[in-house]
Amino acid sequence: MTHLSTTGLAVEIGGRTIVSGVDLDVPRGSMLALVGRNGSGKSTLIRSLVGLRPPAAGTVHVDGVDLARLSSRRRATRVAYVAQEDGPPEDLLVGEMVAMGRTPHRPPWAVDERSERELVLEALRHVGMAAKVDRPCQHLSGGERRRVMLARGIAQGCDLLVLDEPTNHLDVHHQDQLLQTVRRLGCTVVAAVHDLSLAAAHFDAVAVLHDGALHALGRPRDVLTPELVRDVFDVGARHLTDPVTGRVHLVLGAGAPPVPAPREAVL
Ligand SMILES: Nc1ncnc2c1ncn2[C@@H]1O[C@H](COP(=O)(O)OP(=O)(O)OP(=O)(O)O)[C@@H](O)[C@H]1O
Repeated sequence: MTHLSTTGLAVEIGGRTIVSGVDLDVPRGSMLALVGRNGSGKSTLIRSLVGLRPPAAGTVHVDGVDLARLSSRRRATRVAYVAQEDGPPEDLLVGEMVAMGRTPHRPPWAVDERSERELVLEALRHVGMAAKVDRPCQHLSGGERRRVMLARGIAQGCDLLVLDEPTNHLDVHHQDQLLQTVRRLGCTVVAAVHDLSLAAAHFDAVAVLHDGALHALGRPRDVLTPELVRDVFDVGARHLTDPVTGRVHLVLGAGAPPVPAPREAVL
């Protein structure tokens, strides 16, 4: 399994600093959720974590190796990345799409082998899509496309998975299933997610990006406080204790407790 860390990571686009001063430490086999408002820099940070945007300052280390020193082929054997709006080209079959994840492992001009097809099928089984291996991608729904793209990332066979909004387009069942699947893989995971409840339920740690800076980092229950949610997301929130399980839940959109109505004057 892979250990990911960044030190003083900054990313610029067109001379504008988008992300700065990000120190992350993601232990082997743990799952980190990256949350923040639209435009806070999550995708930019993620692209830098996978080596697609070179840092303007700072470093990204994967198992102690500076990512910037690896060739793109070597990087692709260490980090699998599933982008936010990555969709399979319509004229490919599902299996062909997922097989593209195997490219870094194949010698040039290698012909497809039986074991490669088995790896593709296994990746598709993880996301419940093996039955559609020979279907054209254009016949898939939006949620099925997301699952096939995750299967491609799984087929890449890396111990580090970096996912940009993996639960987009998925219904609640498949959101839950997908994150459970990712957990079962046992990989080190960094994923941008918008749903704070999913972040709290499925991830070991949460990093909150705000205006391109790391605003908070820690266990979900320590980080996702009503105060932070109000400050960062400008949404009212409250903690409520589940009367059955005793677990504390964050309720969003719930402002401060209503002020009691003034009692009627008793004449
Ligand atoms: N290629 C680009 N060229 C110019 N500006 C960019 C580019 N990519 C991102 N930005 C800017 O960087 C900032 C951060 O964008 P980014 O996509 O990283 O945010 P995000 O947190 O992932 O947002 P969202 O939740 O909406 O996906 C935004 O102001 C965006 O306009």
